[in-house]
Amino acid sequence: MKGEKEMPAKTGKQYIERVDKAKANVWINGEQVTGNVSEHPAFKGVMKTQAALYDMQHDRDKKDYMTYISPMTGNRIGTSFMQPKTKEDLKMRRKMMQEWARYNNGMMGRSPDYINVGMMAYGAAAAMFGKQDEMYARNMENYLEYCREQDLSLTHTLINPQVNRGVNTAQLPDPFIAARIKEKTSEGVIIKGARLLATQGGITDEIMVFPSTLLKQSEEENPYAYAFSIPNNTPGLKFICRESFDYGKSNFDHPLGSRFEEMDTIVVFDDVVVPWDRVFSLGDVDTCNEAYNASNAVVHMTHQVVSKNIAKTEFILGTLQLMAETINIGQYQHIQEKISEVIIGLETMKAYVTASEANAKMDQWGTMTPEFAPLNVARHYFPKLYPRFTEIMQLMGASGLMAIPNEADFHSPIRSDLDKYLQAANGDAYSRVKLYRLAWDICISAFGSRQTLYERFFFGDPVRMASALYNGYDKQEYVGRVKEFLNRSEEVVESK
Ligand SMILES: Cc1cc2nc3c(=O)[nH]c(=O)nc-3n(C[C@H](O)[C@H](O)[C@H](O)COP(=O)(O)OP(=O)(O)OC[C@H]3O[C@@H](n4cnc5c(N)ncnc54)[C@H](O)[C@@H]3O)c2cc1C
Repeated sequence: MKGEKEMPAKTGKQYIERVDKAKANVWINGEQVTGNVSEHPAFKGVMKTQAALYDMQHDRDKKDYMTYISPMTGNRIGTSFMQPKTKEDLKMRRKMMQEWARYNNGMMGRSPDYINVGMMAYGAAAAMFGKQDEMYARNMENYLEYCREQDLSLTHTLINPQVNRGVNTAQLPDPFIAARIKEKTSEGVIIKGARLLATQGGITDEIMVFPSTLLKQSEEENPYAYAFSIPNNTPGLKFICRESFDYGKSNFDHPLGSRFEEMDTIVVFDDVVVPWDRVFSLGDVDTCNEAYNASNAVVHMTHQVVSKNIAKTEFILGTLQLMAETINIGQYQHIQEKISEVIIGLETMKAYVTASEANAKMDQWGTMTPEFAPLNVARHYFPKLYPRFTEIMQLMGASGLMAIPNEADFHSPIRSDLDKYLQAANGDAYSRVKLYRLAWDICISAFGSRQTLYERFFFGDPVRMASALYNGYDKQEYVGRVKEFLNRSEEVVESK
């Protein structure tokens, strides 16, 4: 890593060339991807979009906030790696994140900024990784520099295979189902087993493998307790893709899937050697359990998520309003009420982000950190809002969501039928179908359904997250007030 040629923020072309050159071991539809991954029908669309995001870093009108000056080299590098020092820095970072989010309409949950801001926080808090061995803290610090200065793109995987959630990972039929430490050698740590679910697996440079759920200490050390990052083309590492929801159709036919299908992958570690300089924690249950919260990575990642979800909600609102105008249903009260639910959601999300930035404080690692409480509430609230948004779209779209011939139909002899029967109060048949195909891709297609599932689960199991919120929230002040009130009423009774 050290000694790598320094470079400014990368371009889209560099993103694609790097991923293609790496030739990671990616499997889809029973076949290994052997050619350039960026030319494979399953990944072509999303990689083109991701390249466009990177190109924005070089847009003359945007580069002042899309990039900042590297503290190491003086190069202009990606703002999502910036360690915020002031509230203004936080606002600038949000502006950058929302520029990307508006381009993909919030449909790419794993645009690179999501992990970048987390990596920034881990790097800033590197010292906490050095409790067992100073080397781990150094590794973390060096790795952040490497990611930042090389503008690395990262996927990540946190979850163990869903085999039997009623027992501990170590009690599964085979100890190597969930990826675990197999051996330590002079070269590094050997990892064997699998992890879920790396979104964008195979179309990034590297993979971050961190703990997520709470680990228990066992005997001397827990073989499932580790944190490391490695290149996607590390020998023995394999990405197994689900079926792609980009069907290779046109942007008209599949407006979202053809552009933003990020892909989710199962990650297999077949005796993967993780070099020592890439290990950030090993067998250290305490550090693994506290890394996400104590580094404040969770706060910065939530700042990205809520900023992204504002852009997503704006897009949903715009789509619903256009649907209402197109077939002239905006005058009905229940339509107004439904759209107002989305407006309330949007303004609520904006308020959460504003509050988090206004109340930001310097943390112990020297990072200006948004207030977590409003962001934390936002990350619990949006998984409830988003499925409702898609339900509203279905309720407003009705048969229009199925009367959606494709582009080929519009270029066929039946065009005159389509023009006549699919015209709208405000718009011709072609533009009306284009809009309703978009609505279908938001609220019905496989791509759209996955978006809903994503919003429900990507931050973790909502049930256990709610328990954590409940258990961590100081409620006693309010209990005390109620008790005080109850006592007050007793005094009134006594005085009668
Ligand atoms: C579209 C999508 C993309 C994702 N991308 C990524 C990614 O890029 N990287 C990554 O690491 N992860 C990713 N995830 C995984 C995500 O973090 C998990 O889905 C989430 O943490 C829940 O874990 P699980 O899926 O294993 O569900 P499980 O833990 O298996 O839960 C299944 C069901 O059982 C219940 N349950 C299980 N155990 C308990 C318990 N102890 N107490 C109460 N209820 C329980 C849950 O409430 C749930 O209803 C992604 C998920 C989705 C859906």
